[in-house]
Amino acid sequence: MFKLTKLVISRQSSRMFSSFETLKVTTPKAFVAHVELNRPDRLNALNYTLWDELTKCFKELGSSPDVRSIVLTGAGKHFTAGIDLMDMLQLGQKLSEVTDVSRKAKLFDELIEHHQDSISSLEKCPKPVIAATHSAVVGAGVDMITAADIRYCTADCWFSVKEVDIGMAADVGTLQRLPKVIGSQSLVRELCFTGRKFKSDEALKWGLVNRVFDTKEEMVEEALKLAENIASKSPVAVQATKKNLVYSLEHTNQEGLDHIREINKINLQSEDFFNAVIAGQSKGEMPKFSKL
Ligand SMILES: CCC/C=C/C=C/C(=O)SCCNC(=O)CCNC(=O)[C@H](O)C(C)(C)COP(=O)(O)OP(=O)(O)OC[C@H]1O[C@@H](n2cnc3c(N)ncnc32)[C@H](O)[C@@H]1OP(=O)(O)O
Repeated sequence: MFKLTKLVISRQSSRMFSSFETLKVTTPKAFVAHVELNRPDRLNALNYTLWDELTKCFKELGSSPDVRSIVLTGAGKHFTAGIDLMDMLQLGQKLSEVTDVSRKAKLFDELIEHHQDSISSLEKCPKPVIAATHSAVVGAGVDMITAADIRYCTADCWFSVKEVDIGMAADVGTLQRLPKVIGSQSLVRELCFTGRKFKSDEALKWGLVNRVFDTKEEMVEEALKLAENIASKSPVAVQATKKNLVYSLEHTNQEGLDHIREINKINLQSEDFFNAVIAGQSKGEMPKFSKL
């Protein structure tokens, strides 16, 4: 009873999140945040502000005790048309004012790192991120969803690793993460060398997404249900699970085992472990876990 009262009070008094120009952040369910790419008139193309706000947003949600899982969608006709090509043209103009190659390279280095950090903020966020995409997922959109934990899409969704068609190698995560998501180097290389469009049925077959829905409404509803389910679990357990899964992608099995041992020698002393074991044993209700 005490815990329930505490939960209600803290939900009522929970602070609002920052407001963003290119993202809409809401909390449709307890401990669940919904982040919407919100430049529908530009097909959610990633301009400098959106790259920047994505980092800030996932950092903020990552540290908020009021958020335990996040659903990411796009407003309007498409999930995203990739990098904002108008932004790129403006950048070209700015660069033409700098003549020296090393100074130009420094500007590019900073820009690429800024954009890489933006995409990586989804992976670095300790809370699970569910990307739910519809219609076009182009270029940077593929980079973005491969940094998410779980991917759903609509039947009308299509994807393209489009960078090659604008004369560049993808540089914000697809080349690193897509092979780990879909497993086949041959397939990844085909997609990245050609930029060919592939549809939801192929994405499902290859494991890029694990569920396909007839409508966006149905997909968002199911993504929110999944997020709510995750949010009902111990945040200590869920966040440690994500941390170790991400770590284990780039380490040997032994290193991964060492890593989770270090985490769990602390977390197994947490009240969450004790409360969940007691509830499981007594076949009672799942405990309400306190904020983390
Ligand atoms: C350091 C760099 C790191 C990151 C690199 C990332 C690279 C990439 O993302 S590569 C991919 C870049 N994107 C594209 O090449 C996609 C271009 N767009 C399209 O192919 C189509 O627009 C699309 C298939 C996505 C949608 O087609 P649809 O028929 O539904 O819409 P359109 O009539 O084509 O477009 C409507 C208006 O939106 C503008 N627009 C489309 N894409 C972009 C974009 N990426 N950036 C800026 N603006 C975009 C388009 O020009 C139309 O504008 P308007 O004519 O003013 O209505």
